[in-house]
Amino acid sequence: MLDELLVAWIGRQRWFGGKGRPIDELSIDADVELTPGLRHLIIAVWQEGSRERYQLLLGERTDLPDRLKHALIGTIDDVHLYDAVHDPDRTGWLLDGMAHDETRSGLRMRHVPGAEIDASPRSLVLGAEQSNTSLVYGDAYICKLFRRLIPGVNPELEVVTALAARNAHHIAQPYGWIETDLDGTDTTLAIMQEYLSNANDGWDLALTSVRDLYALPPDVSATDAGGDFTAESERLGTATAQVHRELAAAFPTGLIEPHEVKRMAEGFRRRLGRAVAEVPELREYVSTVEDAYHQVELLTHEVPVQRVHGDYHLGQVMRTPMDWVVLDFEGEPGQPLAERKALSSPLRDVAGMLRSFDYAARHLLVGNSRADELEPRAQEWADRNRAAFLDGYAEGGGVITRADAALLRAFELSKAVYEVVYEARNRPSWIGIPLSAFRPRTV
Ligand SMILES: Nc1ncnc2c1ncn2[C@@H]1O[C@H](COP(=O)(O)OP(=O)(O)O)[C@@H](O)[C@H]1O
Ligand SMILES: O=P(O)(O)O[C@H]1O[C@H](CO)[C@@H](O[C@H]2O[C@H](CO)[C@@H](O)[C@H](O)[C@H]2O)[C@H](O)[C@H]1O
Repeated sequence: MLDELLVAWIGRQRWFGGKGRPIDELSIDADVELTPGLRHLIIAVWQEGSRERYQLLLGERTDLPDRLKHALIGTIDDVHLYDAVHDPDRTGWLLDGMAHDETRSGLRMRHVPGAEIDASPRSLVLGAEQSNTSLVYGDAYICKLFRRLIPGVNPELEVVTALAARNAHHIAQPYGWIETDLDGTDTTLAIMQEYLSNANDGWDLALTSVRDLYALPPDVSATDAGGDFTAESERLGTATAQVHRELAAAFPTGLIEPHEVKRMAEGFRRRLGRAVAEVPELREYVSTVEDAYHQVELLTHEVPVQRVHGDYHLGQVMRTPMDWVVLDFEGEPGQPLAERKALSSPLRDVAGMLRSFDYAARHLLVGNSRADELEPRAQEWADRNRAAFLDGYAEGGGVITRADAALLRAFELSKAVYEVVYEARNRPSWIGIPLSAFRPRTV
């Protein structure tokens, strides 16, 4: 009965990855009572022969207040069953559970050693739930519940706890997590971190600066623009280098030999091949991209590798009154866990952020009737901020040698290829932004 209700409900959830395809079967793999009126479910959903698992906090009430009606899943024997992430009367229990290291039938709630959790703040679901659901408790904590479950320790938890143990700056302090065994593997279900209540998203800040620049009369130079962002980009570069240094100290590092660098280029080529098959607009740029990959194959030096962020962009960094903080060390969504945790060159993150400056510069040109006129301004903003970020990265001790230029360019193009596919799938009107990366540029 509950499984039938869930089939009808889950397909409408933003975080459900199998939208548009029929559900062949849904089973409840685990059902644990956390406290009266609150259950934790692990659901397996079968579609076209493949299985995905999701977690759900299931609330039970005989009277459902109006404020929870939108979260109703269905009613069985006069008991209303609903998505309890929306119910602060129930979610407080998660704080309590983590504070006291509670275990319920294999579901383990844990706090970071030394962290004190105040269980009193009430929760709110943060903005649009996308692939995960984040609960903000007061202005103290943010608890991210992973909806689709992948067996293994989440890289974000692994990285932030290791960096916090080293007193690293530029991270949101971890407080606790929830885990269980999935297929015999320790699997992270949720992470709770410090909520940066006074911070702004790097993407929003960058866009404000771009907007200011676009509003200037054409004869005023970008340097004189009120909302110039270069000092922030430089500071972000420095913070990025420091985070890379901490990651290198906290996790294993290595050197990859030239023949392994060639294998990396093969990986770039495979991604390109898959992308071209999916997005025909990429076809005309294939030779430019392949030329760049070929330059990597010619490299004769070893390349240092370490743990990296893996999906680094302006939406993953927040500016607090003090400095930049880096969020979401999870790697590229959708990639296998092993790949997301694999050692890589820190140039990959540098390239990701350089791409993001391009995105910020060009995003306001999408559908803009003045796009042609503003294009040089966009290029100018991107060039200046990219250069400032690289300066800051070097000031922070990040090393990019002349010999790294080919690898940095290849990482940038490979990210742009990934972005073309991402935009084709999610925001087709934005596809011109990453496609512009295949044109010649100055920095
Ligand atoms: N520690 C935090 N403090 C304040 N806001 C946060 C924090 N962590 C995430 N956010 C907000 O939530 C948004 C999404 O967070 P993120 O971890 O990137 O989730 P997702 O993996 O779902 O993209 C961020 O862009 C930011 O606005
Ligand atoms: O933040 P996520 O881990 O969900 O990352 C995915 O979505 C991002 C978009 O939200 C996407 O980033 C791309 O768009 C950003 C602007 O919205 C831009 O700043 C990035 O540079 C660009 O890559 C990211 O690639 C994707 O993995």
